[in-house]
Amino acid sequence: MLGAWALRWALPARRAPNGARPQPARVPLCGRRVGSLASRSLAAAGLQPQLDKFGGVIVHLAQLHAPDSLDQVTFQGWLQESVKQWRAEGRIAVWLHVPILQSKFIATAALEGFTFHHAESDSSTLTLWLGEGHSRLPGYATHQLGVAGAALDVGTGKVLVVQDKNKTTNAWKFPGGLSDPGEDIGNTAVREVFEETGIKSEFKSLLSIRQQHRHPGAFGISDMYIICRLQPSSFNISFCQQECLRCEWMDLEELAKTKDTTPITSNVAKLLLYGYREGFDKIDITMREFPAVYTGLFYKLYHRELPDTYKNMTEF
Ligand SMILES: [Mg+2]
Repeated sequence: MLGAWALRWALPARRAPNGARPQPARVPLCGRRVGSLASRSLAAAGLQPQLDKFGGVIVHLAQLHAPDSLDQVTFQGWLQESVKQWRAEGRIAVWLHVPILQSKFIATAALEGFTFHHAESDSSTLTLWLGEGHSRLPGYATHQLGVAGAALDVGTGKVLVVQDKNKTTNAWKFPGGLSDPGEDIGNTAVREVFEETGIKSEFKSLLSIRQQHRHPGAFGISDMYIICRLQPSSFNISFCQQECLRCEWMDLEELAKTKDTTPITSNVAKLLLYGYREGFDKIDITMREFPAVYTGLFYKLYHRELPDTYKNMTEF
């Protein structure tokens, strides 16, 4: 139940100096009448700010039962009063999640000092640093990830290459593209090669990583471009007419020597040729899967091959 001038918030109190479990705080919201009314109406409308483990406050406007009936003046009163209170409590930051249809509140929050942290297709996240000095909040994504597949037919020594329809110079390159969210590197390579050329393949290893800052194709952030070695399992090309101008099985030595290619493709072709001739163990960065600590998830670890005597040297 809401008291006349006090609200029960979902915010737990900070852990006491003696280490006692934090209790949900009863936070008196005294002050100007308009602010208190605003706070009461926002809590009654479903808003339940939470604390994160760093002492930041998380607000999800999606919790509002009827966001259209909330006006910007009421929201501004609530935000001003709440920020004042969170500062007094020593909270370090506020994370404000705004569904796209409630974007009218973004301008209101900006007037109180909030800035964009990131946006997804249907929501944006704003932050306000309340701690001392410069913000220590982590930024959002710094890179996009592109993955290409060098599919080498070891029986013939030919490798699958394309010329990109949308690029100005028609240089040979390995088929590839941007990784989907949550997609493994090897799966991106296999998927992109299939989508662009119709060739089925299996992931074998990583060959190289290129990091490029201020990449024009990455909206000005950095671009990480990984080339994988793939083992093809089909050979009849049926290439994507939207993306590719040409697609061929090209002799690997010819690709390593030609000028009609990009510097990355040329260098990786030489590396692949070296592995083809001398053994792929000389060039492969292979993958192992491990359970992640705490989370119940798994991760992939990519590194050069390690002899079993080294792999198994941990004493249990
Ligand atoms: Mg592509």
